[in-house]
Amino acid sequence: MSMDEHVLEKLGWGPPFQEAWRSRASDVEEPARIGADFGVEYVLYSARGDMRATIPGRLRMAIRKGQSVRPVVGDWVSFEPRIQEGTSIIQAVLPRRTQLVRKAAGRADEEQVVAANVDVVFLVSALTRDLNPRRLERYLTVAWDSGAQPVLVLTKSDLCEDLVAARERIATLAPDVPLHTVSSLTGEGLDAIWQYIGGNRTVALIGSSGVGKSTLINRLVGSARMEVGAVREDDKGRHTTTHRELFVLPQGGLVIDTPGMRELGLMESEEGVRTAFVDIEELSAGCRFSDCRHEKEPGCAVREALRSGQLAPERLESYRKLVQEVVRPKQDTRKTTRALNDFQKKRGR
Ligand SMILES: Nc1nc2c(ncn2[C@@H]2O[C@H](COP(=O)(O)OP(=O)(O)OP(=O)(O)O)[C@@H](O)[C@H]2O)c(=O)[nH]1
Ligand SMILES: [Zn+2]
Repeated sequence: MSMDEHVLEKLGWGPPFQEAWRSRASDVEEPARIGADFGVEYVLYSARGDMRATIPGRLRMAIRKGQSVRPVVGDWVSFEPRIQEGTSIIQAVLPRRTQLVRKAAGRADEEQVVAANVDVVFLVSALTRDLNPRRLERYLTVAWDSGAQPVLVLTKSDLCEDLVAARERIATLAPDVPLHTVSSLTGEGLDAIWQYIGGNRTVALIGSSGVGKSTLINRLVGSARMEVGAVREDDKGRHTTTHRELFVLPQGGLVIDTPGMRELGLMESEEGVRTAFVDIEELSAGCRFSDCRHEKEPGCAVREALRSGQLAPERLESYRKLVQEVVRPKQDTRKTTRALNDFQKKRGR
């Protein structure tokens, strides 16, 4: 293995990206990972070190036409180094393995990718009175949609009086998802978190403001984070400030912390809801009607489970809320489109 490949591997480089990059068969392009995204300018991590880069007009056009995705933090790209100019050119975004998506504020129809090629997502919630199972269920659907492995991380365990009860309450939401309680204050439970970090994997944290994401990242990333805003000399001898959103840990592994992640709202798809509520989906299979809404239909297996105590009423309640938000509006849009088409057809006649 060459020196360059070793550097790239530490950034999460692997066979799927390697193949995509090789198929470009370019003599001048090199692979790099997006370390920070400033909209017009990017910071790339490459075998040459950190590079500043922009998107050329051709790629910009392709993005506008939907022929290419816009590069985001975590993406692997093929770039053309421009050492003299000081700003390199991103020529292509390599196919993503995973992506974390959120709904743009106020625009129900617009999706925004906040990070790419994430292997593990920590769904962070604090063990305080704010602990909100409904919100966690929403984050779970975001995670399931992303393709990354979700891990529930409950922070501030030092503030929780009944850890066992809290754990149990959350564990029922997603029995198959690993669950960890930690305290960044006392360090309790942090050992278990380390198993997800390292091995050139990329970890991202999502969770509401104030749950302790930054504090946890600081505990994990430690010295690597100190580089944020660090002054360093570039290859022209100038002092530049580097900004990072993707952190390469000294002991191996990568952590993504982007501003977008903080606002990562609710981007659920029907698919995500179904995966997050697999228990209800499974029960539904026993309903008499395949399109049962589990309301007043006879032979409803879901309401039967409710009666027998097998299913918690809150669980069904939040399922209904999410289905209303995610599935129903889509049907409404279809209806509206159909009505509009009919209207136009009539006018055309
Ligand atoms: N007691 C206790 N307090 C904590 C713990 N972790 C974080 N805090 C405190 O919780 C507050 C919020 O922590 P942050 O790390 O800034 O939360 P955040 O999730 O990054 O918030 P945003 O940056 O707004 O997204 C701070 O005052 C921390 O000191 C913990 O494990 N125990
Ligand atoms: Zn039913």
